[in-house]
Amino acid sequence: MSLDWGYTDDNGPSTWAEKYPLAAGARQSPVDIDTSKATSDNSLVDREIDWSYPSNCSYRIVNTGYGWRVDTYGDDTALSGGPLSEVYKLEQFHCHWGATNDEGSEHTVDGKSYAAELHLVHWNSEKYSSFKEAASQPDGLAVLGVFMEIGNADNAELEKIISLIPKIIHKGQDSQASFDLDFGSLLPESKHYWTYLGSLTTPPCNECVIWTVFKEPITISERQLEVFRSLKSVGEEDAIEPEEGKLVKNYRPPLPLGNRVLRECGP
Ligand SMILES: NS(=O)(=O)c1c(F)c(F)c(-n2cc(CC3CCCCC3)nn2)c(F)c1F
Ligand SMILES: [Zn+2]
Repeated sequence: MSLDWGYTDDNGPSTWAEKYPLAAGARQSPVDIDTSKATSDNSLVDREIDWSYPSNCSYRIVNTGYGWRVDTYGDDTALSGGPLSEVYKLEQFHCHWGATNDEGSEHTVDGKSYAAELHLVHWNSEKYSSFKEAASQPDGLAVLGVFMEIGNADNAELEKIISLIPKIIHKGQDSQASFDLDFGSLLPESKHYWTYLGSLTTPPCNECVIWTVFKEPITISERQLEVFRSLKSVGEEDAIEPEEGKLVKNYRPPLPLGNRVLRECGP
């Protein structure tokens, strides 16, 4: 069964608009962050971005066919401040990566790619009654983007996720994810970031995301990134060769910022 969208030459980002017209919109993500275009905004400094995640809020990890995704109980989570006017709750987090370490992030900075990018996806539970409803609204979702660069040591918190990947190698497989996760270790020490209005970076590409991309990367080891690339985009029942169907890349290249404002908080 062929996927109706993906990251290969015949179903990749350049084809998405055929089946998902929003992908051709003017408020798409990711973008290249041209640091010379970023404007400082005191209102961002006055209302520091703030988050709270109980370490036990994760409950499941699933192979979506496009990567791994950890689903979370949002009730006791909160993201507020910075560019956000309401409190947003954590719905899920996932990652994007490439076939080699010189690509993989979705956002780029002055044309530079990182090896991977972590996304923490939140929805506006003050204004909307569900994630799905929020995903149809211009201020419905808030995604934190965290760049990941190759480091010598394993990332201990990521290792809790990576240790479950062998259980979800094939599309549709899932596993209980009842680990205690210190989200503070998955976010950079510095709260400096860029922010702009954008979209989901995968179909249906809804233009519903207030993006916050941290300036400081976290680190992941080469071995850990290789485990990500061992995931498969096809189900166990799909008869393919062992090396076929590996999810070696799942990032969308940048789209034009156009006339959108890019703001920054912190140097
Ligand atoms: N890369 S990203 O921009 O951070 C990112 C996200 F923020 C997402 F929310 C999703 N997402 C997609 C759906 C299906 C929904 C089904 C109902 C309509 C909205 C989409 N669930 N979560 C997603 F896949 C993704 F890649
Ligand atoms: Zn993402």
